[in-house]
Amino acid sequence: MSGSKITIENGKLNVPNDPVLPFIEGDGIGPDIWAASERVLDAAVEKAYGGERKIHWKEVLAGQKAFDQTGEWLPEETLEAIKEYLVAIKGPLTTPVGGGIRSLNVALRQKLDLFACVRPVRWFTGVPSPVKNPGAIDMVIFRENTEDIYAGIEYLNGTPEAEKVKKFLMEEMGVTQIRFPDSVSLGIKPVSVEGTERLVRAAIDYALDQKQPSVTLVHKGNIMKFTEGKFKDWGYEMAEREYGDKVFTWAQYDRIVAEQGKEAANKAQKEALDKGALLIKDSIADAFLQQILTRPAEYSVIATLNLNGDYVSDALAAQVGGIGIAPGANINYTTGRAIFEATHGTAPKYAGLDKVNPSSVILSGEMMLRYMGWNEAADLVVKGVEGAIAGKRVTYDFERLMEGATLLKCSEFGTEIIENM
Ligand SMILES: NC(=O)C1=CN([C@@H]2O[C@H](COP(=O)(O)OP(=O)(O)OC[C@H]3O[C@@H](n4cnc5c(N)ncnc54)[C@H](OP(=O)(O)O)[C@@H]3O)[C@@H](O)[C@H]2O)C=CC1
Ligand SMILES: O=C(O)CCC(=O)C(=O)O
Ligand SMILES: [Mg+2]
Repeated sequence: MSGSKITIENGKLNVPNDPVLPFIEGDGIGPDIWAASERVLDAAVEKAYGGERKIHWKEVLAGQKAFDQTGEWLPEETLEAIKEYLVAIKGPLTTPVGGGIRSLNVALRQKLDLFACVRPVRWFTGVPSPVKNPGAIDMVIFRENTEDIYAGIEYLNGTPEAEKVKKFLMEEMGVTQIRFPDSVSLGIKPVSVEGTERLVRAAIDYALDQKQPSVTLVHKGNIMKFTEGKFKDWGYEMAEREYGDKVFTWAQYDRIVAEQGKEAANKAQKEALDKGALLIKDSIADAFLQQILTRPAEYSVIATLNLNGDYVSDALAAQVGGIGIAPGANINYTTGRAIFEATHGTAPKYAGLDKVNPSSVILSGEMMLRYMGWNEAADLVVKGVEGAIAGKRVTYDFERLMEGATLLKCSEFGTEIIENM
């Protein structure tokens, strides 16, 4: 196969003009969306670089297609290809509820240690939204991607494993709070110092680089003190230790209040922010979910744990027009490995109908192009999406809420984006 490998040296990606990029088509709506996305991304690169640069797509298998062809849901070959070529993009993969295989999406993130799930949320002019002022929403979610209850350490009630864990907890650890011990299933929530620090560090680095005003640590630390509560504490401690005057944290604020009172704390915070410090604050997850509706302008970069990040991603996506336009990336900033993917899933009821909005994967591709340093092509993707929306020629999800819009199929919307580049 022709094309060259993206490599990484001293933390910097070397991207050739003919990079090989593995892609996973995905289950459900994946094939429809991928077909449109590949066309759009190729067109943007062609238009930006006039043939000097070209992506060499390499299909790798996962999900139903992989199982049908190889008998495996996530073949080793797929993982090896992503390790070798560093940067990949994928459609969604189905995960059955309650039983069956564990999430292949989560497995890819864990096996490749893609610790940051980065999901930008912004409004495109003209997109129908359920909120009054969607333009006030401009956030980037950094979701921890390898720990928390997504680690998949859980034991089904009635199994010998669940009995053993329960016995350990009740007899050796003195646990008395299990309400119905005869029928209980159990899950474990690992959250570590290293896992927290590398995620919060990535969020702070991004915020400083992009000159954002704040990073908010979103947690449920009042209830889960040693996991979510420590995520907050470890995040603040790392920020102060590693970033010094470049940040001002609410932990610092609280210490000044305790020692010198509120007025002194307000003054210190104002002075630090006036000098350009990044504010590191925190919010309890339930309150945060109402504040992103009522006061979204107060939040910019969000750092949070895996489950909170999953919920927050879909909630914020809905506020700017839905999950059809919510992109994302799974990144390890040390190894350089990254898989770009939409926030949404496989929407099985729409599979094969050439109907859904391909923007989430297309905009994930836009993030990928920027990650590669191909900003001119990335800008064209954004221009194409903006133009298609401004022309009100859109897929069903926007059309049903937009007055005077023309309904396009998924593939037609891809073409519309290309025509607007
Ligand atoms: N990273 C991944 O691969 C992910 C995989 N999944 C998996 O996907 C499967 C289905 O999950 P489900 O909970 O139904 O969530 P989905 O995100 O797949 O779909 C929920 C709803 O979101 C809307 N939607 C989703 N994608 C689009 C799109 N491209 N354009 C327009 N609207 C869209 C549709 O709304 P409406 O009905 O209003 O038209 C759809 O019914 C599950 O197995 C789940 O585990 C879920 C999330 C991420
Ligand atoms: O892996 C899955 O099936 C769901 C994942 C998910 O919802 C997400 O990453 O946002
Ligand atoms: Mg999700």
